[in-house]
Amino acid sequence: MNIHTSTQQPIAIGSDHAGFEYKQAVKEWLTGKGFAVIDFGAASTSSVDYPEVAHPLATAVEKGEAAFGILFCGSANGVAITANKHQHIRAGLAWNTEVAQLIRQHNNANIICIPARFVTTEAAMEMVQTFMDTAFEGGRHETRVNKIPCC
Ligand SMILES: O=C(CO)[C@H](O)[C@H](O)[C@H](O)COP(=O)(O)O
Repeated sequence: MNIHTSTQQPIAIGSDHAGFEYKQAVKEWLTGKGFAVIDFGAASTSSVDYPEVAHPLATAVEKGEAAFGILFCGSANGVAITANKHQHIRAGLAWNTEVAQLIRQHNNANIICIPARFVTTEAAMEMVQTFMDTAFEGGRHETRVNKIPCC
């Protein structure tokens, strides 16, 4: 099943200052398509520490308050490292549509992390669309994903 099958379930989105413009553009694009979007900030391009956004967003996804999450920072590493501290989060870093597809097919990612300083906004939208349209393959990948949790 695809990660998002209903326009009724909100999508969580967030960024630090480096990803702010991208977050705004993707939020507007998703809203224009009729999706409900929960914005976890940043509120501007003023400097903000990425864990302050990534932790609340990851909690919302864990609790089922959002269908999935979209996070931006400069390289996407800060938000991905932070979100992946959460037990039920699989945050995948994507820099093109093929990788965006693979983090769903192979890793059942529930958050996509996009490096705003290294891709265009158009590419970011294409990655999000691909992420939303792609189902987890299960099978051998499910066996591996089930071995991820620790401690
Ligand atoms: O956290 C990051 C990398 O792991 C992000 O790329 C941040 O956006 C980046 O570190 C922000 O850098 P800045 O010099 O404070 O703008």
